[in-house]
Amino acid sequence: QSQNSTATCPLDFNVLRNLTSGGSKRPPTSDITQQCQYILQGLRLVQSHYLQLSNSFLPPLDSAESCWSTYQDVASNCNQSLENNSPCAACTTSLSTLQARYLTGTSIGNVSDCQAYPSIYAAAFTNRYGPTDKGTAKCLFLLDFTSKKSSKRRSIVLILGVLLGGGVGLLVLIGLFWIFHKRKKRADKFGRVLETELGSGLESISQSTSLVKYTFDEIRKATRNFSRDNIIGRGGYGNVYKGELPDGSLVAFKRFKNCSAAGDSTFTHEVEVIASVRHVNLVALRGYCTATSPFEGHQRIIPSIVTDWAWSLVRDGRTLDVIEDGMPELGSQEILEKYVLVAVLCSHPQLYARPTMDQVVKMLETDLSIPSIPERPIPLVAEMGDIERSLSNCASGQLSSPTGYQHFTFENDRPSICKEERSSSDSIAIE
Ligand SMILES: Nc1ncnc2c1ncn2[C@@H]1O[C@H](COP(=O)(O)OP(=O)(O)OP(=O)(O)O)[C@@H](O)[C@H]1O
Repeated sequence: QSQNSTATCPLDFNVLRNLTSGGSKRPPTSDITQQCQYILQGLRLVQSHYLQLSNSFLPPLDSAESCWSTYQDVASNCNQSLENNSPCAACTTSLSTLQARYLTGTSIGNVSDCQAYPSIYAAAFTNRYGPTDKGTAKCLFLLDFTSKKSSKRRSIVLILGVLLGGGVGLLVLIGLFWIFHKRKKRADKFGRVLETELGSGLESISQSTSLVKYTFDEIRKATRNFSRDNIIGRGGYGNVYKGELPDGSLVAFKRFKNCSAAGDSTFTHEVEVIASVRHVNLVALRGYCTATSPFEGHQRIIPSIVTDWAWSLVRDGRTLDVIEDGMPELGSQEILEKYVLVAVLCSHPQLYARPTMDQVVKMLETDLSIPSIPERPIPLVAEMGDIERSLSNCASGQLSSPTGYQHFTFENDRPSICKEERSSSDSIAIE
């Protein structure tokens, strides 16, 4: 250039400008060696471009022939996108081999030395994308015009991924929290609303009686979570559990099975009637409980004082003491005793062992002897032997239950237990 200072420079430096216009990583200005290398490689790239256009650069004359033939070999390695590491490595390895084999002379120290020729040539002619391709520039001239952008893209992708993942995670968390909150609210509301509804129906009773409104949890605690061991009786509508309240009083909790909120008005009426009747010989209601448990469904429970005074009097041979003083004369002492005994039999803890109304009428209207009163506590789970004994007695029209019923003899009349299918299990829970 010093010789022809007025001549136009044949090299097109715009190719470098174009490559750097996107904002590329540049070497730090303090590192002179790296900067020189950067400039040198940049010149080589421009030179390569010139060679591509003009078909001329100044190869050493004595090496031109061998260079040419060997360049043919590297064509396959360098004629592809060199952006990725693997094809770039294949290409540069071929060039190094070539250099080591043929370009062994000492460097003359300028930018167009033989050392650079393989890269310049490979970029200009061997590589189909040419020296202006970012991948080629990076691989053959170590000029990384892509790094900043791609690393920027990588960071953007990373940030987007983190944001997206975090967003999805947050959404899932919010969704789970929402579902949990809704379920809890529903469960709370469910129990509360039904208690409130029924509570309003019973307000009139509460004013005239001293009925206590128990919570389901209080009763659950008193009956040890409705333990089997606490069952003291079974009726058509459900079990009766004995339980102890915090004040130490013993209470019988009648728990209705299979009830729904729909029947609550009838129930309210029943409670109202029973609660309003007060008599020394009548079991007094302590209160009531209605609630809907999310797991156990709708609940209706009536607590009353545990009582077995009639049974105790009969067992002690004081049957007539059960009858209140001043009751109108109903008949002879024998007849009165019969009434009491039948009444006590009707309050047998087991539903199956209570006489039917037919049997009650026969006992009251004929000379049939009344079965003996059973001992307490009465097992609620009948053993197979007991059932078999009962079934064999059924043949003769006698009822023999594990509870001590004897001589229950009626013509053409078999107690309901006789009609039940015999179970294959060793013990049968009678519901
Ligand atoms: N307050 C109580 N004290 C002692 N035992 C009781 C009490 N309440 C019920 N029992 C016992 O539980 C048994 C069943 O009582 P329940 O009131 O369920 O009988 P039921 O009136 O025949 O039943 P249902 O009304 O469901 O047809 C009674 O026969 C009795 O042995």
